[in-house]
Amino acid sequence: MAGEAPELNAQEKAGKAFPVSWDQFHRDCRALTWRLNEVGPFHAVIAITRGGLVPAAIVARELGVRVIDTVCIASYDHDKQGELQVLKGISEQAMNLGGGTGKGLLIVDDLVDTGKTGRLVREMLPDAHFATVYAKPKGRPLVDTFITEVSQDTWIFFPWDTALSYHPPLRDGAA
Ligand SMILES: O=P(O)(O)OC[C@H]1O[C@H](OP(=O)(O)OP(=O)(O)O)[C@H](O)[C@@H]1O
Ligand code: HPA
Ligand SMILES: [Mg+2]
Repeated sequence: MAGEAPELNAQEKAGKAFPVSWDQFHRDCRALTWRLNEVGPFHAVIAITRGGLVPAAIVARELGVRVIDTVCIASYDHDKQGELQVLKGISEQAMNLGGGTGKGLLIVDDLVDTGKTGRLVREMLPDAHFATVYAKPKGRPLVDTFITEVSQDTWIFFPWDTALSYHPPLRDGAA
């Protein structure tokens, strides 16, 4: 409507961005694996797609796990969260490997933010170990192992969502 201020997205409201490069992400996934190696062994890795696919591949490679399943959940349209939608559940084969409760299974996601996605998967696999690369305070209590905590008002930009681009010099008004 004319005269109304445009709605700000999460990053604009907070002004805090945490861009992560491929190198940094790979290093953080390896650091996560060092910690998980103390907890395993795991029968299988369950990736929460799509964001969990990349860390799941790296972690599974480092841990020598070759059984990988997905639980496909969508909730964010860019930075706005809507209803959680389970597009695909955990396979019967992976469920059986975890004795029906997830024991010995490793759930991997790129991050927890509000914790809604993680909570839903934990309900499906209450005895599984849940690992994320990054965690925000609201979601942190749901995660068993993570590497880096960022504040709730920070937006993490993953390398698969970003591209190198020109950045104007500070004196020309760049933030
Ligand atoms: O803790 P929450 O507030 O639930 O947010 C965390 C979830 O949000 C993102 O997934 P998204 O729903 O954007 O789907 P994507 O992985 O396909 O990008 C991210 O990959 C986590 O799975
Ligand atoms: O900070 C974030 N970055 C990218 N995707 C997300 N999904 C929830 N929070 C985030
Ligand atoms: Mg996700």
